[in-house]
Amino acid sequence: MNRYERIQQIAVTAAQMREIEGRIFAGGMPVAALMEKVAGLISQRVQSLFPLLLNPTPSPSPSNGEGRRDFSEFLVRVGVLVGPGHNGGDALVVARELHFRGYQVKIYRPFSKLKDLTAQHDLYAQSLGICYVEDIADLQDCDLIIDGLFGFGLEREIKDNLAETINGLNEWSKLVISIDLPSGLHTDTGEVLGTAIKANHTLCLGLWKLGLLQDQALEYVGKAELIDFDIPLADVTAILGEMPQIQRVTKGFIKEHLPLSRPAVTHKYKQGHLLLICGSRKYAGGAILTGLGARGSGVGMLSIAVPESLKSLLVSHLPEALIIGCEETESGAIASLPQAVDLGSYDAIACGPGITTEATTIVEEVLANNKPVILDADGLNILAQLGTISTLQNRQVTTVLTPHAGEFKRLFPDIENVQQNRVEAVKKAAELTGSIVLLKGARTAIGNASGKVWIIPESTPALARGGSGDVLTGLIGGLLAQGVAANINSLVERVVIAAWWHAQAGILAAKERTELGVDAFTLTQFLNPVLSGLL
Ligand SMILES: NC(=O)C1=CN([C@@H]2O[C@H](COP(=O)(O)OP(=O)(O)OC[C@H]3O[C@@H](n4cnc5c(N)ncnc54)[C@H](OP(=O)(O)O)[C@@H]3O)[C@@H](O)[C@H]2O)[C@@H](O)CC1
Ligand SMILES: Nc1ncnc2c1ncn2[C@@H]1O[C@H](COP(=O)(O)OP(=O)(O)O)[C@@H](O)[C@H]1O
Ligand SMILES: [K+]
Repeated sequence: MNRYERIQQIAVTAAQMREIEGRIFAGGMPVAALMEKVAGLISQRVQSLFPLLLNPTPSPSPSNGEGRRDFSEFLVRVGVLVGPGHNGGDALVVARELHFRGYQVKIYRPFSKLKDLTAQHDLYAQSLGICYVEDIADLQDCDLIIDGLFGFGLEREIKDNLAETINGLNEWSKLVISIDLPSGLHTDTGEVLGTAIKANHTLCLGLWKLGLLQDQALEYVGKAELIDFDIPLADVTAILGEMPQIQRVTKGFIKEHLPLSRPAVTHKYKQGHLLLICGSRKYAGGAILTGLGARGSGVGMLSIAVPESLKSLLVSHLPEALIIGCEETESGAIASLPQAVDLGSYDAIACGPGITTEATTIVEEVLANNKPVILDADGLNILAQLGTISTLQNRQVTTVLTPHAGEFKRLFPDIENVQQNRVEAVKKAAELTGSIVLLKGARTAIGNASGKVWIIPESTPALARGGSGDVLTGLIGGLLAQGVAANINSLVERVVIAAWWHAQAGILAAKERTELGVDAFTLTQFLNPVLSGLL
């Protein structure tokens, strides 16, 4: 795996970042040299995002003799917010470089006490005659704001005047680039500490900060990218280990696993047999969508157990599947599985979408069986009623739970503040149950029993739409069944792939059909194009 891939798969806490930097400095890299290097890269990126010469026929006047070019006709006015720590130091170096390149720079530094290195850069910026403003309102005519107030050193709430300043600035709706992370966000959880800058772009430095991958941060982060400043991988490994506990899922990771290669000589039952148990008279569509998600996975054989009255509907939508009609309750939920159904004969079973909470005995039966199981939707609500931890503790085979935050709270009432730290919540839930837990959201997180967490770093709000979760359940089921049939030991990667694939299908569909054009059925039609795009 090349450096780019390795680096993109890592996400760190503030404490880990500090330890890694500590090793770099202990190795001999001067702090000031590193700041110069990092800020130089930020400044270059800002210049490429917002080039000075947007005018097609520029006629710059000659250099003003101080090494600073004078393009007064085509100025980009940049306001730079400078904090007391090294984030502020970075910002000052960026301010200086942009000043030399001909940008019209104004600095707002609402602190008198600065860290030494930051103070030195501050002195130099003053000596160059860069404009300092006392009042944030003086930045209102800027085209662009660079936020260097706080980085991973922020630990306390932002209050009083500074909070008011940030709130006011957020209302201007200016273009904002945040250095490392939007000032005000907690580096690990993405929680807003008092208040935070709303950025359009975040240039994250060196390694992805975990907080940028948490749902609650997204409103503030804008478009995020990593500025790689050559942190030696040996230093990263020394702190995080060869197999970091938290992994940001990249295309490279997926490419290692997809497409699932098939042997030349095989047959349908060797390519995974998935049983879906889903649907009710009330929720018939969920069964179809789950089936279509499973179809997208390429699973060898698909059986779908639905209430008898839904049988012909399912056949018409999924002619390739074996539809099993089940005896139903008065209200049209599955009452029992036909005796002929041997749960032990399937490679995996996915149960839940649309079954209603009447189907308790079905869930009990499925969990009592010795096959990998995915529970979703009402399958999860029934599990919560049965007692999540006590029910799952004795299961010897893989169980995958796919809750959204609401279902998660019902399943794990003792895990507090789920949305405040989704990564920690999913880790705890997986450890407590010995299951694979996939917490749905804008940044879906997947945890396993050994404390590892995978985060899907890209998705689209186009997926926030009824039925898209059903598609995911089918897709996970199909990949799991194929994994079991292929005797693969670790199934969590299959769940991770399904979540990535599902998100990418949403992104691709939204690109072609807009964010409003991605209904769950349309989503299923973009599963295969994602796969072919990978090849
Ligand atoms: N080391 C390097 O060379 C490299 C560092 N890099 C850069 O350094 C950044 C980390 O720098 P950092 O550790 O100095 O912390 P930073 O986020 O700037 O702020 C801490 C300061 O804020 C203060 N403070 C905290 N809370 C506050 C509040 N509520 N209200 C007011 N003040 C508050 C706190 O004061 P104190 O708590 O000590 O009183 C402290 O002085 C990192 O994000 C990256 O940009 C990269 O370029 C790579 C190379
Ligand atoms: N804002 C969002 N950004 C990205 N993905 C989202 C967002 N909101 C929801 N999703 C995804 O959409 C799916 C919704 O699933 P779920 O809540 O189970 O819906 P349903 O039960 O209606 O199918 C999940 O995969 C979730 O991760
Ligand atoms: K910042």
